Amino acid sequence: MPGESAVRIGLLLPDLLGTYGDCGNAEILQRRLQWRGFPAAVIPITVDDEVADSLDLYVIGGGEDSAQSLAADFLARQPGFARAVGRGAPLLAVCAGLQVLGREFTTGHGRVRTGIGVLDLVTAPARDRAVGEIRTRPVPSLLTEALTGFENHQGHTTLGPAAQPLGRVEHGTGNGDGFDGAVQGRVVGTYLHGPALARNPELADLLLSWAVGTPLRPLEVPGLAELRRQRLSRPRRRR
Ligand SMILES: NC(=O)CC[C@H](N)C(=O)O
Repeated sequence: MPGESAVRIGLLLPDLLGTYGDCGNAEILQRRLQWRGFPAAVIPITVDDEVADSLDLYVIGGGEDSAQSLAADFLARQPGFARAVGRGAPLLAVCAGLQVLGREFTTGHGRVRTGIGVLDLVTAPARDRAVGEIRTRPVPSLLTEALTGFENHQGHTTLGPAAQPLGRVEHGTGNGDGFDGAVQGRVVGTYLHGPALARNPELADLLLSWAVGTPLRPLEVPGLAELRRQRLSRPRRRR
């Protein structure tokens, strides 16, 4: 049953990382809780703020290389963020967010940066930019339904043994090796913009069930089945 106090969703760095609607992931999480009767609040955490370790889940989005480097600097000096991830708070990271949370990333200008290291992965620029619709089949036992999104990135990502991919790519590029994203504990990374949680409600509810500690009742959202049917049936790509 919904508790008294609001579920608090930390929206990390909306001022730096939030391309292609990624900030909408926080709103989707909030709405899916509220529609089920849970009070829920989105807490934006800008570059001028400190990351509180006490929030129930966190999301971070994608962005350009310069914003990504600033985000890496910011998160590296946030003990609250490290504590939150260390205690197993759910965290969704999209594209640049995924890259920053890895062990290392190389910018498009060839600058090698140390990442936050909560995902066992490294990222380096590929020759061609991946732009367009992406569709994947979930790999871990956590999800069953196909995942859909929009990708726009130069980086290709290689996972280490501690991380498993989120999906196997059916259309698009993802990590660049036939898979997309990474799952390590309750940290989920993906190249899917969209926002990803609007297009993939099963992933939204997985994160929410981790946050509230109980499975959530199914939800009918008008138009969502049609949105998924359209997005999954005809992914279009620019080459
Ligand atoms: N859309 C993004 O977040 C881009 C991430 C990164 N700057 C890259 O191009 O790989």
